[in-house]
Amino acid sequence: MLGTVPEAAREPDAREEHGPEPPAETGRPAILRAEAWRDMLRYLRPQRRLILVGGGLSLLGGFSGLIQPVIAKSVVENLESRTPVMSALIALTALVLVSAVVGAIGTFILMRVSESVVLSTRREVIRRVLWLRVSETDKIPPGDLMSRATADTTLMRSAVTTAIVETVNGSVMLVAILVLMGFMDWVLLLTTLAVVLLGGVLVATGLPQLENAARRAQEGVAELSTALERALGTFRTIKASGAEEAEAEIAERGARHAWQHSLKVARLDSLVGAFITVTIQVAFLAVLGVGGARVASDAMSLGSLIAFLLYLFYLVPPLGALVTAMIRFNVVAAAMSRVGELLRLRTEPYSPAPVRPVPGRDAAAAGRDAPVPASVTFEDVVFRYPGEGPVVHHGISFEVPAAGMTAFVGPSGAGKSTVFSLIERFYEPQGGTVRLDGRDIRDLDLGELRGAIGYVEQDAPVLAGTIRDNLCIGMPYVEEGELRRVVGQARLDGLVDRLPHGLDTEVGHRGTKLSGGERQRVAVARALLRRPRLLLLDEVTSQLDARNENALREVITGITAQTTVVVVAHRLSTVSMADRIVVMDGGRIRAVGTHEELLSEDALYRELAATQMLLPVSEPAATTVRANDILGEGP
Ligand SMILES: Nc1ncnc2c1ncn2[C@@H]1O[C@H](COP(=O)(O)OP(=O)(O)OP(=O)(O)O)[C@@H](O)[C@H]1O
Repeated sequence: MLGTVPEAAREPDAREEHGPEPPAETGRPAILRAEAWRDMLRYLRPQRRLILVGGGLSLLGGFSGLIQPVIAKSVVENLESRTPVMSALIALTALVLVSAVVGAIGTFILMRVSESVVLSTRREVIRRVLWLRVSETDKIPPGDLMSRATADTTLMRSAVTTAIVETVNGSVMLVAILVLMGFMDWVLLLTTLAVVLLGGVLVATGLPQLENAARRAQEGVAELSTALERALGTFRTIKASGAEEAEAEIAERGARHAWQHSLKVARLDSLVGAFITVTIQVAFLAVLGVGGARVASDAMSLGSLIAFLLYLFYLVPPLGALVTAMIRFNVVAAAMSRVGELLRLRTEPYSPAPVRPVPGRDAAAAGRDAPVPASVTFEDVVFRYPGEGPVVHHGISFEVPAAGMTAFVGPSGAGKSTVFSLIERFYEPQGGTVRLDGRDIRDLDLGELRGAIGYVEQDAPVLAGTIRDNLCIGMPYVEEGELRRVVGQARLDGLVDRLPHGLDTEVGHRGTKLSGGERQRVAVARALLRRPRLLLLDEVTSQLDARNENALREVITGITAQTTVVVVAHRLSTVSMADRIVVMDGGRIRAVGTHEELLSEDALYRELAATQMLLPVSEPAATTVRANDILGEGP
């Protein structure tokens, strides 16, 4: 039986209530925005120890490099005073080696941390995506979701190495070098600072544009993957319609947008690189002029000027690193905001749990528990899909008693399939109550609710993988005998015997290697394997031939003692055998009764039965009223 959800678990948390937020358009570079740092630190916090170790080592490598000009200075001075320089040269060589090795270890640790950040973000994204509410999947197309989960998280890789560590290391090194330069000669330091600060201000003005371009480039990638996902999802239709060129155009548009904006990033990136070089060259000339004059006036030694100039060129890596870090930070911030939008999409109101046997489902499937049929009640249910669409259910009420078979019929768009979506809680009604066994389904644990239900969608989706994979989705423990039983029940045994690898035969992307009818039977077998208490079948016989439809009808009739079966169907042969038929029209319940009662009492049902909507297979409309004939032997 179904358990009750604790109150806390029913309420979606505040974060879930918010849809995607628009990107921050403050005009300030991300590196100056508190929320960008907060986001960044949230991803980095779990790795803080390794970041400290790796960052510390690369800083150490950098510092040991800083001593090199001091030793170089003493080498020059020793040469001037004709003192031996061998020991200073050995010290210099050792220092170069140590700083290279320590720096390399630090870099490796940081890269490892970067990969871990990407992995943990992807895991979070995967968990979020698979637990999304069905309604949320309408907001971001699947291709875009995939692009955020892959391309954007890949960009976040540079969050650690370039964006954080290089900002910190670059700043520390910069300060250290400036201090050392100050010790050498403060006049030259002021000259250098004046030039470098001017350059820094100019670079900072271009950063917001860069972030914007980076975000647009990622959106272009998302556009491309959405277009490809759309084309590959309907591949045969695209081919049959000769629409390859048109679809290629749409996908290329995304690729071109990504290219355009990536070029903008590259342009800004290379401008900044050239700008740093020019800044240092200008600083070099200024220092050479001012320094030369100071050496000539004996205000400083030639060795100090050479060492100062060396330090000036030592400024290039930390300055470059700082600017690259600022650029990366902005690119990463753009990626993080896209991933953040995905992570803010609302998930279903129960905590994501790892794959686990569902009580009452896997146990039942293993044959230990016979299912107890469930009843369903709709009380004044009002529903409209999110967005601008019309009301789909106008306060509908009906009862599906436990056991037996109930069929829903009605014109296309009447709201029949939506009844199933509400029972499964894919969507929440805006008014009224849906009950299972008399209990409001909002009070039930979602996992257990769905565990009690077997659901076959209208287009009977089959996933890439083997037939066995398809049957056992979400059921880690299935006995072979149980599997064989449902394969026989769904009339799949003939197919499985014919296939080269039986149940382990690959069915291709979305089951393209199977016929439409075979896909329907796989979907039915999958639902039966769960030994559901309630079986929802949406148009499962539409693609079956008369023989297989007849067999499936027998199976359905056979299980109605232990499972409540609810079908949506247009074929008379499927619905007329139902214990009760609910006629829907325009989002309202029009009539409820048996086939015979409805034939005599409801005009719409009579009309449906007489037209192609409820045609018995291979029989003319005029004979459709002879339901018992059809039920008995099949067409
Ligand atoms: N995800 C959705 N978002 C917005 N509107 C939807 C969505 N799914 C269905 N609708 C609309 O809701 C209405 C009822 O759809 P539903 O699928 O329940 O009808 P149906 O009676 O099962 O039709 P059919 O017999 O053709 O399958 C239709 O007008 C449809 O356009």
